[in-house]
Amino acid sequence: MPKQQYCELLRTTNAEQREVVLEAIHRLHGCGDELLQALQIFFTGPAGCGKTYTLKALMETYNRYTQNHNSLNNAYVACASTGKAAVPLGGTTVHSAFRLTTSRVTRLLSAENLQAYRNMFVGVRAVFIDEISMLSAAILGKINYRLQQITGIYDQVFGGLHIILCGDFRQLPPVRATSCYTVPINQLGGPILWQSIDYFPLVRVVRQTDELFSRILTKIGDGLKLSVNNIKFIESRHKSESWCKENVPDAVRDRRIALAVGYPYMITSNINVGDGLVNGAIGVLRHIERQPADPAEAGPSTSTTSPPTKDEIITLWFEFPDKSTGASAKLKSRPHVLSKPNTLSVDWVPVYKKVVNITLTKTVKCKRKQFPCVPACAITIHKSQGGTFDVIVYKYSSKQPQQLVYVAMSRVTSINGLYIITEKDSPLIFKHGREGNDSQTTRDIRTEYIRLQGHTLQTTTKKAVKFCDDATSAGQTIVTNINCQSLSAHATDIETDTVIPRSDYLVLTETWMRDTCEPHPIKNYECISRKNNRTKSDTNAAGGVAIYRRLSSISTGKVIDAVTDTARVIKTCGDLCLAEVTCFTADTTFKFVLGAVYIHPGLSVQDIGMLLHQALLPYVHNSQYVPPFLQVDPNMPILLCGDFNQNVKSDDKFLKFIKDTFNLDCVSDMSNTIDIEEHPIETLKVEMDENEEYNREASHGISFQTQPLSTQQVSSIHQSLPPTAPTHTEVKQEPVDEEDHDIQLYLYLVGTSEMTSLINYGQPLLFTISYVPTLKPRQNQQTTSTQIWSFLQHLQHKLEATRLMCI
Ligand SMILES: Nc1ncnc2c1ncn2[C@@H]1O[C@H](COP(=O)(O)OP(=O)(O)OP(=O)(O)O)[C@@H](O)[C@H]1O
Repeated sequence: MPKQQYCELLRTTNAEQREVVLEAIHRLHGCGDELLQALQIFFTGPAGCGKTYTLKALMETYNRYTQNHNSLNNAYVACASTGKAAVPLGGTTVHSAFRLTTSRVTRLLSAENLQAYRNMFVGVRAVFIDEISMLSAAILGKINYRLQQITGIYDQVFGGLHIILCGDFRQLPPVRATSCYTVPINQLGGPILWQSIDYFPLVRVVRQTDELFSRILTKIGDGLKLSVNNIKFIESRHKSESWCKENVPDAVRDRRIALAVGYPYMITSNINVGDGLVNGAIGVLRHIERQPADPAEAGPSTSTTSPPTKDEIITLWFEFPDKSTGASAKLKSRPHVLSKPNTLSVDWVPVYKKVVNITLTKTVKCKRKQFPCVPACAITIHKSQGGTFDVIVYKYSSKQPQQLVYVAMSRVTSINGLYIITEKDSPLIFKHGREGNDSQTTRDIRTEYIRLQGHTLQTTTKKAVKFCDDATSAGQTIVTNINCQSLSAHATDIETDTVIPRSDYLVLTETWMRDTCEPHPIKNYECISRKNNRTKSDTNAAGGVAIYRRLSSISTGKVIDAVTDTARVIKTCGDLCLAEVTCFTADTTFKFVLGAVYIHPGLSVQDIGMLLHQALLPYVHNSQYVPPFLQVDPNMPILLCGDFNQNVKSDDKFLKFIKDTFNLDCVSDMSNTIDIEEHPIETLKVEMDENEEYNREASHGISFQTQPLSTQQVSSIHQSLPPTAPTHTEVKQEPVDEEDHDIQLYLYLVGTSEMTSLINYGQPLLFTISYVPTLKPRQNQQTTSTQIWSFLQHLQHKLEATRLMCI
């Protein structure tokens, strides 16, 4: 899938669908403990909430985040309990994927097969199984065993692979077997395998936009009684069979097994699962190909008027709505099709007779040769599971199991497309809704869902949301640092993210936003500072930094003009902008300098030093170099965020320099980050010409461009520059005893493991939320500014950490 299509797909997902995709990204590319944990989830939700839709997004995510997506091999194995359910995923049945037989005993794979599997599984990180409700506990156990055998990891369930099980237990159960959440009969180990899996529910139904209808359907699925009005609503869809034949003829089954061109037929066996020719696939019959009967076969003629022998039907040609169905069969038959240009079409798929051996008794065996298809003006409810239809004529019977009723009715996209018929047109009495269903199976399903709720997957998104909400209610200021690689391309991603809009400040790098244009709007934010040293003559605007403030933030932020302007002197290094942020606590204010930095790749520490030095000059303790027109505050806390393009993992020269010169501590946890080189991933870069309109010079409106420095100011700065980077000036502070003050400083740092966002496709690093400290007063005691400062000094003395840098 091209990257732009992938981005569009993710953008169409709703918040909860996206949450699970982001969680997979965290597990693959975050850092910290999650990285080591395989994502093993039961991913569920009511019919039509987009489970299969999200699976497809997840599958592509595994490809993109584990290997170069152009590779021929997928990073996942996709399968489903039935061939029909496997088709939308482009997968196969679990039986064929893992060579499972119906035997109770799971046989070991032969050495040859095992080796073949191991070769196939090179690069496979995840296994997807759809329509899990139709999978038995025994089969799940066999899959577990197979995966352990293939990976050779026996002490972890599913061989330690990521496993995404998807389905809804309110839908159809496995045929003549126990559901996978129940204890398998005759098996040791009990439900441990199933219960080790985390639960991730989707709750929003997408298939039906009518909320009332989808609520009623979920109640039916849960076996709950419906209200009188709800029952009336469903029963109002009753129609007579003759009415349906006349008004929706395509949805009424014609039981005659006749072949008629132009009518739909359903394939009744898995001819080729990989090719989409599966039990349940429906296509329109386009041509019946006959072979003239061989007169020799008719035997000697007994009379001159003997009837002619019948032509034999050799091939049925179908057209499937999905052009990929039967793609390889079409390819194979192409020479034959081209030889009959006026009769056959390359869009049609040939279906041949299939021979089935049937053993009737020990001594009687027979062979049946027939086309594996039946008229498909209607399909069984079992075959409809997983499908979405605009119109449904459903024959209701009060004796049908509740899961069957639920699956049948939940296929349709709107109540207006649902027509319910009854045996002999008897009045519709919707028994399932009137009485509910309190069978043992329904009770077991309800109990299982309650148990599962206690095992809900704690996603990084949930943790980050809680973290932000707690921080906000405690009056803390949240700063999020994002490497956005074109703000115009990703502003919507920022706006629609669950976590990012909770930040007070967005520190953006690689905005690709020229200074000559108006700042790109971000909903609910204002741009308070920005810089891009690229000039009009530069071919692209790569780089660029900006600081945005949430309009509802209780803090204030203003650009530090003079410093931002001094940074312009070193144009070739990168970009830097600063803002002075003032946070208001209950009874005092707290100021700090917030900086956004982007350094071009391949620069030396000296080059970067020049840029930073000029920008941060007023805040350096060694004030002898500070020109008189700049106000000096060597104690001002600084939070510098950005993309420094320095490999700090392999060389600490840069960190040492930044610490010695500016007393800045690096707070990002680099220990678990992944080198992009090791995991080649194409970053989501939107070509600059796509932003042409945005990048063109703005002719009117607000300009945040700062006033250029006067020549005098520039020369003053030049004169003030030290010949070499100044050495670290020791800060002499009196140690302050923490006990004396009892003030807690809340400093939260959330690294890449805590968040990833859409804007971060393929760019797992450099994504940090940093939380600026605020002070919590001791109970019944007012916090004074003296205390705050003495505490900060104490902290600086102790941790030397009031100046922070996030990279
Ligand atoms: N985020 C989305 N944006 C647009 N369409 C969506 C979205 N999510 C789901 N859909 C559409 O809603 C319909 C139902 O989706 P899907 O088949 O994935 O649901 P499901 O939960 O797997 O259903 P079932 O339980 O019946 O198998 C499909 O037509 C799908 O394309």
